[in-house]
Amino acid sequence: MDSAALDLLLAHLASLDVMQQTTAGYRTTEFGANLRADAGNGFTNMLLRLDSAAGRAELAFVELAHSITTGQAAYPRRYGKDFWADLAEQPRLRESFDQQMTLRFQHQVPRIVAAFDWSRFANIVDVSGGQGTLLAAILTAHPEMHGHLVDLAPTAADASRTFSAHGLDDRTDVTAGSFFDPLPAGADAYLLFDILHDWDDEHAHRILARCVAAAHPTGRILVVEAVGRQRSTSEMDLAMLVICGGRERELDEFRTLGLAHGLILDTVTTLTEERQLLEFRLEASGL
Ligand SMILES: C[S@@+](CC[C@H](N)C(=O)[O-])C[C@H]1O[C@@H](n2cnc3c(N)ncnc32)[C@H](O)[C@@H]1O
Repeated sequence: MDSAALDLLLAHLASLDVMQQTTAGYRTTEFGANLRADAGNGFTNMLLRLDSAAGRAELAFVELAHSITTGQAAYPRRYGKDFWADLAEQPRLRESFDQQMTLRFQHQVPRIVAAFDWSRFANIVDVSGGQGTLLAAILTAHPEMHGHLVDLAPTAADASRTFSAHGLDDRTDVTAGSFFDPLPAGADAYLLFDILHDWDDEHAHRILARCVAAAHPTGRILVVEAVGRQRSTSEMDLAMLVICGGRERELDEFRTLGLAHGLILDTVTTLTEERQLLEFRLEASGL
């Protein structure tokens, strides 16, 4: 460690209110304490490490101009492959991404479960449900429900472990697979939680088409997102574009996406300050 260089850094961090100078040296401010390894919020382990999925993705912002001039993701330009292909090739990245996803809403899960009447659905498919934390909480709150989680293989294996740990093996199925392939058929609801914003319209249509093809005729498609201009932040809007080529869509854009598949937007439920649930029904069902 070069002490003069470290001093420059600490002085700069003090100017940003991350550190505070004391007679003995420097200490973290209340704000800066969020960045400490022992803060328990995953910042240091997952978001600030440049070798984590989030840290690596942040570096794609170096190619921001590419995204702004083309409307395409910057990630492939920086790394030669898209975000998901990169995660598939590097298990450590995949692992850090899945953990980040679980950590990001762990404190909000009880509110998400309480804010919507999930018990209306005897069978629900969580399409790309990550490590299964949310589905496990929904099923625990509603013992009459059955859940089926689909996600890519390593993540699906984690979800199986989550369900076993919650004693939910009897009421869950897990499929390792892609939402670009046929989904488990006949369920009452298909949940897409923070999925469509990862994708451009062409891919979002392909995902919705798979949900509609699989759903029971009276089934519902439940899209949870940070709806653009209502719940999303400008930072997340840009991140979705730069990292995945996706975006936070506005309500009318979701309505239009759905209509192309005969989906009618029925209700919008606020789950948290950041997320809304858009419930679509199939036009053909008439219900
Ligand atoms: C933003 S995360 C959201 C995960 C979860 N729904 C949640 O809210 O925590 C996106 C998810 O999409 C999954 N995913 C990406 N490409 C996929 C594909 N082709 N088929 C199925 N899942 C995919 C990822 O593995 C990841 O779990």
